[in-house]
Amino acid sequence: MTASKRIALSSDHAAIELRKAVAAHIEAQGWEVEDIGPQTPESTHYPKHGAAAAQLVASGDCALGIVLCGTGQGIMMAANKVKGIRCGVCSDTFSAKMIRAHNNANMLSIGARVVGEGLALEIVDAFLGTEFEGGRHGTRVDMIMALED
Ligand SMILES: O=C[C@H](O)[C@H](O)[C@H](O)COP(=O)(O)O
Repeated sequence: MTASKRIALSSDHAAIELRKAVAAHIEAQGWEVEDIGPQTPESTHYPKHGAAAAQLVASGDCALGIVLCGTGQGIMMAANKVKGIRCGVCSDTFSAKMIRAHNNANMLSIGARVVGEGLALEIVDAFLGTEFEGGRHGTRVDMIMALED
């Protein structure tokens, strides 16, 4: 399968069950999921899981990534430290659409202690179902990426 249908997925211990629900949900939609764990519920450290998923996206191996932790915040911060990543935390579907449409986000972060499974899956659908609009937003995204240099 091409990278355009492959999604990197990771979490910390706080979001394992929601991550599995997300994986099943998007696999049913035809996405190939690179679920890099963790698989067991022991306490772990979200920076390494966020960075690992982000590296799959930054390398081009996966087109997009979804990361989850308790709030979604820490793992988002870690993912955004990887060059080329634009990751936003979303707790609502409007934001999930807009980080694609206006910010060309290539990763989504969700807090498993913030939103329930039903809303989380709607957020995922909003993110995956929206395309970048380009135009003036492209200029601004280019300005974000120039900050990496
Ligand atoms: O941003 C960080 C995440 O919300 C983590 O999932 C959270 O800090 C983990 O907390 P704990 O180790 O108390 O389960």
